[in-house]
Amino acid sequence: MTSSVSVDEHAARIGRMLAPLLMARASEVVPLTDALGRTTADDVRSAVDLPLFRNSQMDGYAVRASDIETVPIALEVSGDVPAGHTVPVVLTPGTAIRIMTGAPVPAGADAIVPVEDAELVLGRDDDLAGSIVEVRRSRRAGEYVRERGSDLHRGDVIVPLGTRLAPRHLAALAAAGVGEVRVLAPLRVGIITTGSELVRGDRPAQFGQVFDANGIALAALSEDAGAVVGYRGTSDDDPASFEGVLADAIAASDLILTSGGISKGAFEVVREVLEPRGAEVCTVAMQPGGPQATAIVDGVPIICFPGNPVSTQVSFTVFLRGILRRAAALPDIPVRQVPLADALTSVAGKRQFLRGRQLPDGRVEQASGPSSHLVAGMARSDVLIDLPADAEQVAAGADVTVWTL
Ligand SMILES: Nc1nc2c(c(=O)[nH]1)N[C@H]1C(S)=C(S)[C@@H](COP(=O)(O)OP(=O)(O)OC[C@H]3O[C@@H](n4cnc5c(N)ncnc54)[C@H](O)[C@@H]3O)O[C@H]1N2
Ligand code: MOO
Repeated sequence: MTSSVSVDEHAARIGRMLAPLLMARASEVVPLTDALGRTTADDVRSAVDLPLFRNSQMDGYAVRASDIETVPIALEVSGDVPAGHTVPVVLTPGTAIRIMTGAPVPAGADAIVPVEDAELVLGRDDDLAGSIVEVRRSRRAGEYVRERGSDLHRGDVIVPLGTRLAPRHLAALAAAGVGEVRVLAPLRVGIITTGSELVRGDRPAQFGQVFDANGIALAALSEDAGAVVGYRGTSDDDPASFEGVLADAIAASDLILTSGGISKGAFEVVREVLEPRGAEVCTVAMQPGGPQATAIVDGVPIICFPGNPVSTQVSFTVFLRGILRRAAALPDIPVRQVPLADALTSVAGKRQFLRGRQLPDGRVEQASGPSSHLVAGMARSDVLIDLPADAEQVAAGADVTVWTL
């Protein structure tokens, strides 16, 4: 018996079904070079202070601020600290030490005079022995000195648990000497398209056949939402064919999506195979996307979308995109209220997800007809216009809810 449910009820059912999967995620350790876009499975703490040592912010001269309170003043250059100098240096009071950006500040020095405020009045840049620098501007203690630990202390969290690693996170981890991180295993989505009319492989379509649009759509939608495609296959309308493809998908997936074969016709293979295994088949009060089902087989959740290509894409967007994005720590794509450019009519009784296009002035217009086979029309759209079930007429200028595609 097929039940009728609202969009929110079906969304909640899918949320409940996937909750255990999202709670018990496996993790793995990967080198930083493979960590871009992965989600941290732990707080990553620092084993060091950052900066690692007190260092200069400028190319110039390390001095004691108290020695340059009156300027100009001539100071003997008593040493040189290039970046990468690994031997600690001590400043003799009343002298200056030439220093480069990032080099360790000598003990006893507390300020850096940038080269722009200093001139070698005796000696040469390439041979500092016996040279004298004239300092022309005073600096306070601490100026241009980058203190050890001023960015991060040992033990601090560099990147918290649940962070999707972006280039800036990798930079901070690398700076702290972290070479590998524990990340969540990505969700592996198995995708099964069904239908004897689907062209298999790279062949021309005979009369009555169609090219498979949903396989690539569901794969791309899943990857876009931060998951990986663990399996992709196609079954014809023979239950034995679907059983075989399903077994392969179960072995390679954390979650399976199917398209087609769930409405009321004679050859509804998904329904035929999954209903005896406890699938919940329902009609969601929405258009497109009415026929839907969920099942769990051998512990693997299966979400069944209707086969019409627009229905498949709309169903994924409405029911699964947010869940997968959250699982991958990607930001939510919130729905927005946008004014309608032209008046619309809608079918009362079902929530409508019309294909829309945003105009440069911020309004939205319908981009294609409402039928769920208009796959190219969907490609011309960039939003779904979400009209409530009771709407029959929506006036131009009225605010409507839109989902960004
Ligand atoms: N008597 C009824 N007929 C239909 C109903 C109904 O309530 N009563 N619902 C209609 C609605 S709404 C939809 S949506 C479809 C859903 O049916 P299925 O999920 O069983 O999908 P199929 O019948 O397998 O295919 C529908 C349509 O989509 C094309 N298709 C399927 N897979 C792909 C693919 N991978 N790539 C491209 N196109 C695909 C298929 O050829 C059909 O044209 O049922 C309505 N009928
Ligand atoms: O639900 Mo069907 O997706 O309206 O065409």
